[in-house]
Amino acid sequence: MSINPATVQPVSYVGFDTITSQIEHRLLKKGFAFNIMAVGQSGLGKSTLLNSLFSSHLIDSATGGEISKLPITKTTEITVSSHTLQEDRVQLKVNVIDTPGFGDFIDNNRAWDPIVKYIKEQHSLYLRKELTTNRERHITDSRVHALLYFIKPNGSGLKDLDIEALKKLTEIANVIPVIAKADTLTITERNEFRSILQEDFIKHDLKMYPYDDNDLTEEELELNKSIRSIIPFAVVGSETDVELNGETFKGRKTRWGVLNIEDIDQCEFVYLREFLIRTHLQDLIESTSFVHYESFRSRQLIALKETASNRNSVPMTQR
Ligand SMILES: Nc1nc2c(ncn2[C@@H]2O[C@H](COP(=O)(O)OP(=O)(O)OP(=O)(O)O)[C@@H](O)[C@H]2O)c(=O)[nH]1
Repeated sequence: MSINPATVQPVSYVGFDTITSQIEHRLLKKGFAFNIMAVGQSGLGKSTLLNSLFSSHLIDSATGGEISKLPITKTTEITVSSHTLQEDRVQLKVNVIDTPGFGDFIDNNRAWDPIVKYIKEQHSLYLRKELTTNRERHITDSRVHALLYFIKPNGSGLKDLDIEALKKLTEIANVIPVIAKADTLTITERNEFRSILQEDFIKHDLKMYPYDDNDLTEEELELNKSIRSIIPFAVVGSETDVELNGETFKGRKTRWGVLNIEDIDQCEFVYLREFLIRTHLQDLIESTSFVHYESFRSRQLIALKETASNRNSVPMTQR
């Protein structure tokens, strides 16, 4: 008599329903790491925003409980600083990668090269570790999971330098564009500028994160759609405490009064943080492999097509 494995029921309790708690235990022990990079012209507030994004949640893992501050310096080289966030039993190590500003040089041609090189190197390093025969049990992941691209709030659209840089960066990373220093624009100006930028992304075929996959549920697709409608996020960064009506918050004094960066009616800072950490953190990490694979695959396809067309252009007699 043949046995159909699909219908076999365990005769007594085996305990595989504990697998989820086993996985949870292992993940909690290992901890989570998230690597975020900021790219854009010098002085657009990259360091300030990265500091503001996590500052209220950072703990210094060595001393436990102290706020860890990142030094604000003019970015001249790629710098990585690590910080630990703790919520409940979960520890998240956030590695913040600050990059040289664009547009500071007389010749900005290929200003993105060191950044592209860095992203590719981290990816190769990870792959090499994963493929090695003496594979470590836990591989340190230094790949860039999210790349925040800062756009100057000029109201007129992407500059040539942005277009060229974004073409390269969207091929190899999960790029999330932001309108920098949004407090310099009115709410109407921000929305108009966002529409111009969204048209530019389509016109230049720039694929921003989040991407829609076949395996996403209706709900996830809806969420991505609503996020895409507010991308690029209009953000304001600040590390300065401002006091207003007895309340203290991270804010900025603007032409229109005092702005609280955490107030969703005043800027989209909170939306960006929620999106990065609360709804898309795991997807960003998983998509990092995918985006590289896609880029590799499209390069392979181009190479194959070129080889095929070269072959076709050789006269039959010479083949
Ligand atoms: N109005 C306004 N000013 C900002 C904002 N964010 C930062 N700044 C100010 O802009 C200046 C430059 O900020 P940084 O964070 O050093 O800019 P950066 O892009 O990291 O600059 P580099 O390190 O040179 O690439 C500082 O004086 C900040 O206080 C913002 O959202 N709005």
